[in-house]
Amino acid sequence: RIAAMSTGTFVVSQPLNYRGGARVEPVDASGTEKAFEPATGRVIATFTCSGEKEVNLAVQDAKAAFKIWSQKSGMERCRILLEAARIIRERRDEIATMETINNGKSIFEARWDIDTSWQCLEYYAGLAGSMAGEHIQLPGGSFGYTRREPLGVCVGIGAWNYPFQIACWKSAPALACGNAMVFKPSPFTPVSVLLLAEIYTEAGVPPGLFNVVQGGAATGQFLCQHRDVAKVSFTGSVPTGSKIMEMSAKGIKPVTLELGGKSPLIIFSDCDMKNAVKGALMANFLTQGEVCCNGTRVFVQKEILDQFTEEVVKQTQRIKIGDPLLEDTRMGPLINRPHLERVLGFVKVAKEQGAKVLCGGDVFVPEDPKLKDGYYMRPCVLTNCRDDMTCVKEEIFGPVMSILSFDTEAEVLERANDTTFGLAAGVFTRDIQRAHRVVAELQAGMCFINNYNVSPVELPFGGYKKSGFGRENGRVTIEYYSQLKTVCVEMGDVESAFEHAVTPVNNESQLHDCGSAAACWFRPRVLVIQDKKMVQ
Ligand SMILES: NC(=O)c1ccc[n+]([C@@H]2O[C@H](COP(=O)([O-])OP(=O)(O)OC[C@H]3O[C@@H](n4cnc5c(N)ncnc54)[C@H](O)[C@@H]3O)[C@@H](O)[C@H]2O)c1
Ligand SMILES: O=CCc1c[nH]c2ccc(O)cc12
Repeated sequence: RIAAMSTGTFVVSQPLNYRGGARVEPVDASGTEKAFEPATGRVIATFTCSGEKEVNLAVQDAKAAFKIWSQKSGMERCRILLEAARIIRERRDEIATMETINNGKSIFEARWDIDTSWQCLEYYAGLAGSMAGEHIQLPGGSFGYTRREPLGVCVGIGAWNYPFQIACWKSAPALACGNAMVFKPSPFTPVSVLLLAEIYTEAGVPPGLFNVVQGGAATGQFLCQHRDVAKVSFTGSVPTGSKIMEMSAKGIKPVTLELGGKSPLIIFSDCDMKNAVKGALMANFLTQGEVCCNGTRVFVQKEILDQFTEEVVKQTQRIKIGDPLLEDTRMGPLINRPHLERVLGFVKVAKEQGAKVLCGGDVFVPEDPKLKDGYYMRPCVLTNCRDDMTCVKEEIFGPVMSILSFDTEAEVLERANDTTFGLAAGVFTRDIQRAHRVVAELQAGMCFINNYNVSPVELPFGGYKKSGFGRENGRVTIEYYSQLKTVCVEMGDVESAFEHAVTPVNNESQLHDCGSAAACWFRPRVLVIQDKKMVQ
């Protein structure tokens, strides 16, 4: 248990793969990786990336567990998922600490992530017991019914910004529907998902139902190309999403793609200014700005541009940066050095293209000497931005907000939608009609009115356009982790096309209604049937 841990002390000594209900070292390798503590730059784990044999074993174990799990009733699965949710809730601080150490986000925020994780398990536990098909009456007492069945072994591939939560948002609906899962986290954040695997086992899932393989692209490819994998759910970048879709297409596997974004946040002059400023910070600076649905293009109506900008800058400068395990820290380090440099590079290009840096955008060096090799930067607010600038067009995935001004609703809608992404969007206004009119026009899967970046598990989440398809959370996700079987039940005799002579209708008195379900479905409705039994 690591709840009382401080920054700079944690190392991983146990294996990071999980198969058959236990931590294991992989049987083969596709290279090795190091995982870091972003707060200090220390290596906390060196691990082997799984090769094809290890991936095969994980899928095999998942297949075996699927046989047991898929036979359980929804209520039986519900009880086990509820128990897992209870354990996560009980171990919230420990899991949040682990997340903070490996990802860098503040402990304050990590606790929120763990809350939406156990809530997700609770939510799908609730749905597991009520999953049902339909009953459809057919002529002559025949009928049909549908069964909602699991897909089989599902693969989850995660990004590094919400390691534990992503694993929960994928595995909870998958398991609730009766599937098994093999999960591959990002090689940058391999640690916390092992806690989830252990919790599922402790809660009572069959060994092998939830497995973890570690690795990067090569391991991910073995998973996506595996013939026994029925579905892939991916969270990550657009270029990788495109590769995942290509591999899945070859195997005719359904995919869920939760990809990147460059979302607009529209602030109208009639907004509640205090909430709009808070919303803009929520839309840009959670998890050091490393959030896919961030509203990084902040369009502000001209009349309030100066007042809004001044207040946003003031609040941004107050964000406490530093050791992410300290209670009052609100911004930790970015995920790694190359990513920090990439984000700083975006700020440099923004300046070259004419944007003005109002605050931040530079490296931050905390006073505590143990943090000197961490990957910190000051959150940045840019003005004088134009729609054609790199900082406005590309996903930065760091704490960089671009402020743009606008005059009219029609103009801002056009500019907000002028992007290949379509993950999220937000609007702040007191005019309720305008709020709904604007979100109806926004090309984004997740829209917020007078708030931003809240994620209740009851609401479906996912993108339009290049931000992906499929949804996570909400009732609808059940459809992405199950398939529909239709059963047609004949209550009469089989009416065969081959037993009787059939001739086309030439006389109204010879018309007959269908005598059986099959006759209705597979033959023209109106036939003369020359069999005594059928015409009496
Ligand atoms: N829409 C969402 O819900 C959401 C959530 C979080 C992050 N993201 C996006 O993710 C990106 C940042 O995350 P990232 O850097 O981890 O993304 P990434 O695409 O580099 O990697 C994501 C995952 O895919 C794996 N991977 C890489 N190449 C692969 C391949 N060829 N085959 C199979 N797997 C492969 C990685 O190892 C990792 O586990 C950003 O663009 C961000 O917007 C989106
Ligand atoms: O980073 C993007 C939004 C997000 C936050 N938590 C999760 C979990 C799973 C996802 O697919 C996306 C997200």
